[in-house]
Amino acid sequence: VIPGWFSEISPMWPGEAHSLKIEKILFQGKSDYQDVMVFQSSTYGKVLVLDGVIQLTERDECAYQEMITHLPLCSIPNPTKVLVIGGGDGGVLREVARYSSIEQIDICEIDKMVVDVSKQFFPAVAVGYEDPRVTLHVGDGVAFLKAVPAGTYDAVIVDSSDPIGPAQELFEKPFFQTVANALRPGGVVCTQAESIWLHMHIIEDIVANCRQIFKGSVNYAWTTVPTYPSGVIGFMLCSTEGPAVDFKHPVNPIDANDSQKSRPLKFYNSEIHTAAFCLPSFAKKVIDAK
Ligand SMILES: NCCCCCc1nc2ccccc2[nH]1
Repeated sequence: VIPGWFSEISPMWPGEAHSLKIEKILFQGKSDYQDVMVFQSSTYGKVLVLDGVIQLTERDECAYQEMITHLPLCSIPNPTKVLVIGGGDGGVLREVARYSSIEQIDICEIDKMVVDVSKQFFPAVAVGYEDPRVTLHVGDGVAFLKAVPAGTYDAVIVDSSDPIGPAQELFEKPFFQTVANALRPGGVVCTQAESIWLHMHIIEDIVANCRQIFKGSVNYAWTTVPTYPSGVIGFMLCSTEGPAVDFKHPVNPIDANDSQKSRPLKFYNSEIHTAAFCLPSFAKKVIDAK
């Protein structure tokens, strides 16, 4: 441990730890589910940490929030009903709210402290909660999805933390089945899907489960987020049987109907959308395996 520095040490990435210089610790608490900390870093703005794992920083959160939201929503013509599982910081809500075609945005976050801390310390992220189309449900995403009528949503976005902790069951097969049931035919899901450098085995299992459950398209995309372990993070993009979805070629350009022209996108664009699905050979071998 280096005084004045935060190091992200975890058994999920043994032998390595990204570190950020701490200017000031702004919040430390313990919710019913996890330790919650916020600190002012020297070079990445404010940082949200759950159980010692970096969840977002002000400097690079745009990459993750924009990609996890626009990869699925630009792949279907007219999203109207969207569900976010996790994502209590509100960043995905901010991005989902850009689509004027959307009428209903539900979010199910298990930890109320994450919501409250985000509103207090990350107002530019939690701004997503201000959209009148948003309804917050505090509770377990699995139970929420089981109670949802079949075929309700055009899109589900699973903005989870990592498999160790409260999000563990969001990486398991039964959860993907409940997501599929809640989606309309040709509906899409996008999940936080770890790092190809660190978690190829987890990704292999997730892809195998998704291939069995989602009979439309199943693709893996990835992007750069400097403050996530190994500097990259991926996404599973799946669609249910029904109207075909080609994730690699967006049909619904975000800029066409962006309701937030005053806050332009910092990261996502249609070229980086297509590029996100290009994988190194060691990952293609596992993910594209027929
Ligand atoms: N080790 C990579 C972690 C990725 C975390 C993504 C993320 N960031 C979040 C912030 C608040 C609530 C849920 C979240 N999920």
